[in-house]
Amino acid sequence: MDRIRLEDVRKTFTLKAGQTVSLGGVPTNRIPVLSGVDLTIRKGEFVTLAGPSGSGKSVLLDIIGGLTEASSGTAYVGATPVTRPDPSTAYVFQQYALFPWRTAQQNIEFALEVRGVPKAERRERARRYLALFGLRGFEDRYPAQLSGGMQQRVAIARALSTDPEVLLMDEPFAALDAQTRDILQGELLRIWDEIKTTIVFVTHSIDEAVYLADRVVVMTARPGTVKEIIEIDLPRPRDLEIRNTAAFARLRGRVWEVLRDEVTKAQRDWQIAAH
Ligand SMILES: Nc1ncnc2c1ncn2[C@@H]1O[C@H](COP(=O)(O)OP(=O)(O)OP(=O)(O)O)[C@@H](O)[C@H]1O
Repeated sequence: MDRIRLEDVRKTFTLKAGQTVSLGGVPTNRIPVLSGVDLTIRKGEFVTLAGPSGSGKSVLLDIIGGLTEASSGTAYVGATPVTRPDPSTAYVFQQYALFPWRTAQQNIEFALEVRGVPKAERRERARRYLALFGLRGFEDRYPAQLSGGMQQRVAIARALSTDPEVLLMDEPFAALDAQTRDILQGELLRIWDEIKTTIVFVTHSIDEAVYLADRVVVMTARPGTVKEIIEIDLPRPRDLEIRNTAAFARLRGRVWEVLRDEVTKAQRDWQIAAH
């Protein structure tokens, strides 16, 4: 069954009057960011989006999440065209986006409260999801009293505690050190294996894209569209050792081969824009 369907999704931003950027050496106030994205994501699938900087990956997530409106084309979650944020879609951003004045437990409970979950269930669910991410005993800590990795665990636990049909993750591990990032990737896979929610995950890391995904969607340079979709046929459950296998190296090489030209194009785009 399909969970997300994008049909010819396009997005052009128009800058405020008087503001211009240089595109291809020509000044303009219109920035085409997405040009005709077609993509279908199955229920329970883990898809990673890779693409050069500025290829519209975050904008595409925002369109799926109802935070940004497409200029044309349609994004569907289930059978419904997305027109606004929906409580059944959860987001995790690079920055942990926790309320600093609430404890870990209260951060999760608040997300459940706005969804109308009764108080006793809120408490139980928040504890359960914190425990799932190894945070038993940290329920009463405030974000400032937690490490970056722990804060991001709370943010993911919060998102998953709402039992979302779709989880959108925008470079959620990019701000973490390499070891914490490895650990969190493993934890996310372990939990996703249990709950099998549909995940769309944006990353700049090819290793991360391959390690996590059922399919890696490679975007072209701006204006972004789907350049190629690479099936990741590595067995699950996966552990970090899989990155040392020949099969992993082959897939990593394949993604880079598709991505390389687009990264070069994107760099040229900036160089022109800078002049
Ligand atoms: N509100 C906006 N107004 C104008 N331009 C915007 C707006 N939001 C995004 N853009 C432009 O859209 C383009 C795509 O941005 P987006 O953040 O989706 O790229 P990305 O692929 O996620 O890049 P990165 O990998 O660097 O995060 C960029 O050129 C950005 O400057």
